[in-house]
Amino acid sequence: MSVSAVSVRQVSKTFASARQPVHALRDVSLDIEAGEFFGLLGPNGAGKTTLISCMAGLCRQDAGDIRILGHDTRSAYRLARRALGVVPQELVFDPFFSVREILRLQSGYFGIKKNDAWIDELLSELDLSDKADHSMRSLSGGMKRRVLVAQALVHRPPVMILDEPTAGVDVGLRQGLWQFIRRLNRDGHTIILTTHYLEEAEALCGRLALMRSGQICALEKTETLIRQFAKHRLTVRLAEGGCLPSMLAASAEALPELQRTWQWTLDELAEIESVLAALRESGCRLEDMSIAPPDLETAFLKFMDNGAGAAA
Ligand SMILES: Nc1ncnc2c1ncn2[C@@H]1O[C@H](COP(=O)(O)OP(=O)(O)OP(=O)(O)O)[C@@H](O)[C@H]1O
Repeated sequence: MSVSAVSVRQVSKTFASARQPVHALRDVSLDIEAGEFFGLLGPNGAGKTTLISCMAGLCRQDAGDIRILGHDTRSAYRLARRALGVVPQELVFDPFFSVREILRLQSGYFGIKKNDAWIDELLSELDLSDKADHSMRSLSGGMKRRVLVAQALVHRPPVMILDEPTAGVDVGLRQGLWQFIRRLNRDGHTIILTTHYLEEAEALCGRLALMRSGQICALEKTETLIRQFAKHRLTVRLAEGGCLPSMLAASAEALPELQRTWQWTLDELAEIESVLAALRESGCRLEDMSIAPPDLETAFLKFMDNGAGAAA
């Protein structure tokens, strides 16, 4: 039987706090297979970073076990840590080192001495070659984030964890970063991603875990989750002076931020015809119309709203 890239078994973590204890993880179990592009999603405070920190050995769980490629994160910490590259959410650096010095130091941390060829390749892939000798404090936030990615990869780990890697990165760089991460995944790396950009998760992740209140409340293939909780939506904007016929009012939702605009959630695509026919018969003229396919953002909001699989 093949070994999971990450295996989490009945992991719990509670933080002490002045008011009452915070149950950040409650009996979480999860297997991520080698080669997966896996997404960990959930609202603020759901427990994603705590779970990732426990995987990386940065935070000690109170109960349960975590294995990275079969290595226990407590009894075989070094082997488990070596198998992992972690891109943390927060930008923490020594501002006085140059980019290259930071990457050499990180290589040294893993006992790797002559690593410059790989460091140069990483710098080039992450479009940082011309910044190699610049001090960290002179870099923009987006550049610093790319250095974090390089830092996570200096020891060529087979499993990579990215905790909101694109926060504060501009669109062009974000695309470049994803191209690179996708290639790593195609080359066999396991990628675990947390992000609040759901369109990124939809485009990249084959499977998703949705977390809430310290528990996993859904664990599905991305397409299954979308199919289960989201539908096609028809949006129409009526021409000036237009008013929605009463026969359509019950099925339509007004979009308050847009004038004269209504939306229908469709069980069947064929329902479009009846909506348009009703509008035509009432003499309504359309100014605009669009059909949006089911997407992860809608599915996620529906799932969280529904209390489906309520974790609490
Ligand atoms: N060191 C800590 N001390 C006390 N409470 C903590 C600590 N770290 C996290 N928590 C609490 O644990 C819960 C889970 O936090 P965590 O950072 O794991 O959530 P998250 O899903 O990563 O959120 P976000 O999307 O905002 O990053 C939150 O209630 C948080 O306040």
